Amino acid sequence: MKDTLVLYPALGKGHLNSMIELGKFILTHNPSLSISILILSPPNTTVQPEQEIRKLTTTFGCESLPSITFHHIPSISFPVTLPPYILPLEVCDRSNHLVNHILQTISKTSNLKGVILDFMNFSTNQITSTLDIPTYFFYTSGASTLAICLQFPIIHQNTTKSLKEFDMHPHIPGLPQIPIADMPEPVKDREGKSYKGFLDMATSMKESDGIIINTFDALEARALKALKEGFCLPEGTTPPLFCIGPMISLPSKGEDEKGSLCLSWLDSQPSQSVVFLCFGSMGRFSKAQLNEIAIGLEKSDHRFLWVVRSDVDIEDQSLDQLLPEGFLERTKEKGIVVRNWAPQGAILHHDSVGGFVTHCGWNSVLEAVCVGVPMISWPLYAEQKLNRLIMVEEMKVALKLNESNGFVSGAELGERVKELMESANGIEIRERILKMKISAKEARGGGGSSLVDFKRLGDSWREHASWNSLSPNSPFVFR
Ligand SMILES: O=c1ccn([C@@H]2O[C@H](COP(=O)(O)OP(=O)(O)O[C@H]3O[C@H](CO)[C@@H](O)[C@H](O)[C@H]3O)[C@@H](O)[C@H]2O)c(=O)[nH]1
Repeated sequence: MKDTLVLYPALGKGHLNSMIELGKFILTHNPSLSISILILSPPNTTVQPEQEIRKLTTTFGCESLPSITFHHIPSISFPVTLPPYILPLEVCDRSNHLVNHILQTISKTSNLKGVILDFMNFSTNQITSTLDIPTYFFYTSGASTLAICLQFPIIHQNTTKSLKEFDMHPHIPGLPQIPIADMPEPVKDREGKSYKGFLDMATSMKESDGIIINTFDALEARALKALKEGFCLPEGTTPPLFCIGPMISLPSKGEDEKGSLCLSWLDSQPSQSVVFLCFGSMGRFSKAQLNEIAIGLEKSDHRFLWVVRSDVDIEDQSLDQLLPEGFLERTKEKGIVVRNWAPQGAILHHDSVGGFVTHCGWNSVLEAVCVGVPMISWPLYAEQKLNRLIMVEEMKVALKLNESNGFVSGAELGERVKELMESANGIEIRERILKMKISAKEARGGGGSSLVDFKRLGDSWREHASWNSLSPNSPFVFR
């Protein structure tokens, strides 16, 4: 029977992409292994499993890797619309009985060496620990936010107040001072619906066999030193940590019509002249905000490629209806606007792109770092404000956009674009991120810090006997 690892990404591209890349990377270095990747479907959708698996196989170039198999988990129905930070947790929770069944089926034909859970899928830990399967977590964001997350149960224990009652977060070694306003909403309120879920997430990660982090030593040097040397958590409680990043998808070639349009437009622009604006898989804006972005871009007088995603209630309006009158016509020589989705990886790789306005999703940050494109940070939800803090204050590879109640004026955006593209400060940021680009390459190369951690990770799961042989009397074992 073949040794097998099961990888279980959370719902959403920001979680799926890096986990599949991790699977491919593991297989490249351990060709005798089998990798099974469990794929959640968005709720209330009808997905054809074979079609979905075929699409994933080609998108991620897995045709030549028969040892990677995808297991489709059927979509479940929800009567309600849940906030974006609760939805993935709920979908995972409700799919756990199916995952239990899949794990047992896999174990009938292979030696199950371990399971790697996305941190958002922490509730599956109940199953893997009942079954006594070695369980690792994949933290798809950075080490700095992980340090904050792992501290969460300690802070909870040390006070009866909610974080929202404080101005600043208790200091964490290796991290800058964190204003409570920058903390993710679910952890601020003890009475909040998802507060307990996030506590459980932090506790599960802390007690796991290890946490794999999509970062690399040079990128978050100070935070990682503090975390790895045990200064962030009480003595002896830091779990094994493996920084194996940057784990990002290789740029797709933009083979669809929209992608080709973006890339051929970029081909005709001067080197490093274009500002790219893209806000992850969920970043949406009101019509008023879209108007201000358009005003800001026009004011900046720089070239731009803008991926527009509007609030759900105005999705049916055309770009002409959504943007200021005459904007598309006036800017057609300078800019291009596409709706909803563009091949970000390929765009960032293009030599014409000189700046990136981003929502600070961690994959976007890593993708920009890997190509050395400086950023303007516009966090929208989840841990993105924390990422901004780290990018602006620690790494110093991004400018901060000033906002008022989450709203950014056109004047502010225009000014920041000019600052990034024209000022001495912009040049310094570019130089810093270009150095980081080199460090990213070195981290994954021979002797690099990420490769060293990756080998340690392999040693760690090889130390575990297979789950089947560990639990001969388990009621869950099928032989
Ligand atoms: O038009 C688009 C938009 C996005 N992407 C890709 O989609 C991924 C988006 O990932 P990310 O930048 O991390 O954003 P989110 O999708 O918002 O990611 C979620 O997951 C991340 C990792 O945990 C968190 O850092 C974020 O806060 C959380 O929202 C990236 O690979 C992008 O290249 C595209 O290719 N085209």
